Amino acid sequence: MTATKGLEGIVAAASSISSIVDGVLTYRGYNIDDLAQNASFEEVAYLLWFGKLPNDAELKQLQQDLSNEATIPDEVIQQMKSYPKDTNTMAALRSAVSALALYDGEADDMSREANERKAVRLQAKLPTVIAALARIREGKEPVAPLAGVSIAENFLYMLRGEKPDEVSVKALDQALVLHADHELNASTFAARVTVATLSDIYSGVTSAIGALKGPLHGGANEAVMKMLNEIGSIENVEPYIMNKLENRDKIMGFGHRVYKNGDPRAKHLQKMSRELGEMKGDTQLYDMSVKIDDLVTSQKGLRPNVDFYSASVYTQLGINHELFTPIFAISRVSGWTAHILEQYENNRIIRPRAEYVGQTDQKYVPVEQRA
Ligand SMILES: CC(=O)SCCNC(=O)CCNC(=O)[C@H](O)C(C)(C)COP(=O)(O)OP(=O)(O)OC[C@H]1O[C@@H](n2cnc3c(N)ncnc32)[C@H](O)[C@@H]1OP(=O)(O)O
Ligand SMILES: O=C([O-])CC(=O)C(=O)O
Repeated sequence: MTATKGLEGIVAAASSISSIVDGVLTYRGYNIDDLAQNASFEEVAYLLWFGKLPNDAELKQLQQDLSNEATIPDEVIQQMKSYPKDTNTMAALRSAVSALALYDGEADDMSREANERKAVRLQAKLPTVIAALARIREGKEPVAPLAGVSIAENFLYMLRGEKPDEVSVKALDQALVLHADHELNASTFAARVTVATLSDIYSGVTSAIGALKGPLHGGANEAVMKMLNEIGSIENVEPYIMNKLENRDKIMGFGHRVYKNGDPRAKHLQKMSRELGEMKGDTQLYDMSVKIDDLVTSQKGLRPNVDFYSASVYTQLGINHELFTPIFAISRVSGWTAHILEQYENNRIIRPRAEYVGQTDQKYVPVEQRA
């Protein structure tokens, strides 16, 4: 038995949710470029869960269900108020989502119907939890969700406490579409491993949030913003990046296990970043990002992934960097729960083997005789 480091190239599940073939990403057979241009995030979530785009009545029903489920129990709000104010937002989200399970009477109902309802419930509640965490951190009261508006609009409304402009809503909605699913990425794999023991959907999503938090995965978008802040100006880009490359440091937001010729989502986020900058009359963040992109691509042959331009997009939407990875989770919970439903449908416990590389033939020595 020989281990494959990082499971590179190992096919660990059969799935009909999303595919990456020759650098082309599809959700249920629809090219991501098509969906990013035309679909709302709610349509995409329905597509991931139920395998088809919703008709008008199905979409309206989903929007209604999401609105009905968007409030969170007061007990969870009280708990969130007791978290340390300087805690990592993904750590707080992980705790709050775990707490939501305690107040869901269906948490351990393993029927398909109950799990579909819980997928919608988790999707509806995550934006409310994250907006509440952000406001509590700022010493403000959480804002209750609005009925009858999209997830993107509701999230920005709950965050800012006022109706957001259409441009911001459209940009966030498109970013949510682009992040919704991505085959067997680390957090989705974590979710599938967890529920393959026949544990519940909340346990699966909590595991996934833990995996997404890391800077090699979803946490990279936050790390990109820290890097942009450290660089500070267009003049500093070249010395900063060249120094990092010489020291063989990682440049966050670049490289990908599966895409070697570029992430198909990055171009949409790059365009969004440019357009938001032009609209605000300040393209400094975009210009710095493009310069980093040109340097890393030419010097190292690494291309930007989904996390790179999303950092400047979210900042230009007035969102603080500590919410970037939680926003990724608002979108990806649709994919996680679709994969969880799929795992339950055709389940077998996920239990690979390890190649043992430790010592052998050890003999027990009593503690008083050990050096
Ligand atoms: C939503 C997402 O999760 S997208 C990914 C978000 N993560 C990041 O942006 C973090 C930065 N990127 C990385 O750490 C990696 O590229 C990962 C984690 C995304 C992929 O990791 P792997 O598949 O193991 O990387 P891979 O084997 O292709 O790396 C090949 C070489 O490129 C180097 N490399 C990969 N990414 C980077 C980077 N961002 N900066 C500098 N060097 C890099 C590796 O160190 C390795 O060098 P070596 O052969 O000298 O050891
Ligand atoms: O697929 C991966 O390894 C990481 C990624 O891009 C994602 O989860 O969107």
